[in-house]
Amino acid sequence: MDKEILQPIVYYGGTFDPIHIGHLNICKSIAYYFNFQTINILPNHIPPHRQQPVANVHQRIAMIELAIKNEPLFTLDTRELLRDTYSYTIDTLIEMRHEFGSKRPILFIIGEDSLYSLNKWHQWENLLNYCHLIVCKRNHEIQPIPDSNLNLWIESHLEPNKEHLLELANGKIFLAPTPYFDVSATLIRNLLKSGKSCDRLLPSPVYDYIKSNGIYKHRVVHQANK
Ligand SMILES: Nc1ncnc2c1ncn2[C@@H]1O[C@H](COP(=O)(O)OP(=O)(O)OP(=O)(O)O)[C@@H](O)[C@H]1O
Ligand SMILES: O=C(O)c1ccc[n+]([C@@H]2O[C@H](COP(=O)([O-])O)[C@@H](O)[C@H]2O)c1
Repeated sequence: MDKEILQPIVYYGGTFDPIHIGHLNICKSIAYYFNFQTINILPNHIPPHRQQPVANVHQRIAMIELAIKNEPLFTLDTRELLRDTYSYTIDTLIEMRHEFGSKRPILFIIGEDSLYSLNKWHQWENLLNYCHLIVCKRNHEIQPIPDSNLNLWIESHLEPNKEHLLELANGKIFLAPTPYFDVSATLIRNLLKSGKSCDRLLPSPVYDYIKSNGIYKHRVVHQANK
């Protein structure tokens, strides 16, 4: 008898300070590659691992809403905003497992830079008990960190076949053949701070919102601590 394949649920977590074209393009290329109809954007509330965002949480959400307004691929999931503690992904995944049961594949999209610093995440070795990680290419310079423990762990969980991946509910890492989108929120914040244009890096309603609310203009912008 054929195995029952359940529709995967796909999440894309981030700080989104602000959401940018790179975020949207990564999701679109993953959706195209896997033929996904929906990707849930999952903004964190209190990032556990980096400088706190410059935009407040309401502004970050408003920018996501503007970015995805006319994009049927995307849905916004605000569940992390309901917790007033650090937004540990493991807590969110445990909650999702309760909601979706143990059999449905849960896919969590991250960039390569996140993968290579995964060992700094809370309970990182347990993450794959709840989801698969779909890893997108980041910029060309990002190299695996020579942390043998993390590298061994990554290698031992790699699944190169997307069909096999979707037969399992969790437990694997898939390196997605996405193009490079050389943009970051740090770059955007720094350009805005120095009064330079970000026309091609942001969806235009997001850019208009940033300008009309004066976000990223006055504060010193720090490089994310990753
Ligand atoms: N251009 C990009 N290409 C591939 N992955 C990306 C890109 N931008 C962000 N990501 C990934 O998306 C997730 C959410 O990213 P985040 O909201 O922190 O954006 P960012 O551009 O990395 O921001 P910052 O510069 O503030 O760190 C992370 O896993 C990150 O690796
Ligand atoms: O759980 C953690 O300890 C943890 C540490 C670093 C990052 N994350 C999550 O990873 C996603 C990408 O994070 P970031 O900082 O690149 O925006 C986002 O959903 C974060 O909440 C989670």
